[in-house]
Order: sequence, then C-alpha cells, then structure tokens
Amino acid sequence: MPVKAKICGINHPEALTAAASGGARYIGLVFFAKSPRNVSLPLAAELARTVPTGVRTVGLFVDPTDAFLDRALAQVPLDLIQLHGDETPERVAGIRAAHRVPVMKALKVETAADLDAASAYEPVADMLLFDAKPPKGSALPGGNGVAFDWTLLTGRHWSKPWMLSGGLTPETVADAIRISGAASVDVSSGVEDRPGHKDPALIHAFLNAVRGA
Ligand SMILES: O=C(O)c1ccccc1NCC(=O)[C@H](O)[C@H](O)COP(=O)(O)O
Repeated sequence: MPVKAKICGINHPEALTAAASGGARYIGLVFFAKSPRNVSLPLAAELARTVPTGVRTVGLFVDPTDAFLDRALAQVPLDLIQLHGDETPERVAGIRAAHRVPVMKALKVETAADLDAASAYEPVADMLLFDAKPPKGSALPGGNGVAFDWTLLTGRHWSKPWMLSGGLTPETVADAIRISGAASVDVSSGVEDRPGHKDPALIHAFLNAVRGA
C-alpha cells in the first residue's frame, strides 16, 4: 500500500498545484492567526475550489469555537477537521457531532507516556496525527520543524488511521516511515524555502521520497 502524504500550510496556488500533481493525498489549510501559513476564509475558499478530486482538503484549527468552525465550513469545503490545540476527548467528540465532518486529532509527542495518553482519543477521533512537542516558547503548536523519536511508534498499534509528522524533510522521510511504520505522513516547514512559503520543488522532492520509501 503506497504511503499517503499530506502537505500542510498551503497558502498559494503554485504550492497546491505542486502538491496535487506530485501525488499528495491531503492538503492542509491553516486557520491560526499567529501562523505564517494562516489563510483567510476567502483565500481558503478560492484554493479549496481548485483541489482536484481524490485529494482531501484538511482545515487545521487550534482550539476553535463552534462559531468559527461554522463560518469556516460555510465558506470552505473541508473533508477533514484537524484539531491542533489542547482539545479534550470530550471536545473532539462534540466538534465531530456538531459539525458532522470527520476529525483528526493532533497529539504532541515527546515520550512514550504521551503516546499512552493518545489512546483516550481513539474512540472519538476519526484519525490521529502524531507531531512533536513544540519547543519551549514557540508561538505555534505545530509547524515548528521539530522531530520526535520515531522509535516510540515502532510496533505500536492504533484502532484509528494515523499520520506521522514533525520535522520531516525530503531527506528524512524515508527513514521516518521505515522506523515508525507510518502509512501516512505530514509535512509543513520541511518543504518551505522561507517561513510560511512552500517551495514547489521541495514539495515534489518530498513526495518522490515518500513514493520511494
Ligand atoms: O503549520 C503551522 O503553522 C501550524 C500552526 C498551528 C498549529 C499547527 C500548525 N501546523 C500543523 C501541521 O499539521 C504541521 O504539518 C505539523 O505540525 C508538522 O510541521 P513541520 O514540523 O513544520 O513539518
């Protein structure tokens, strides 16, 4: 089974074209004002309209209110809601029920105990995403280009599909897949030529590396 890839933080049409033509299965739109990858709802709607069939559009939110989710979903056709804040299992279940869109919960990993804690989300989320803990003082809960110890995932099983993310690059992704056993991977800063700006050539290099893994 080919490994699936998500390119997160798409904010211009050339990046979207590179992701889709290179074989990404998911593209991520970041709705978080402090992020250099943040997109307005009108820009997100414009980008989402051009996402080809077969590529799923993921909306990334950090502790969103229901009102903001309502506004986003009314304007942008999202296939998946990614929750990247401190949402509890109860809140994840509530969002999924209220908005009727599948939910992927991002979990911040540094130690095996963080993975143990992730099991509370298995019954309520449709997918899990394992990302590194942000460095102390970071303004961003994700997209920091930091990796965690992939061996923590070796041999672990989850009842829901999961993605590996955190500090992946075209150079490291094949090892990350081999060590962690990931069937899906997610990248943001590893395919950028400057903070918040995706480089089409790096997107292609990453997707080629995933395909070769
Ligand atoms: O990317 C952001 O700016 C961001 C902001 C706030 C919350 C999450 C964010 N990104 C989440 C992602 O899904 C990233 O792809 C993931 O953290 C990996 O990022 P990177 O280590 O830069 O590849």
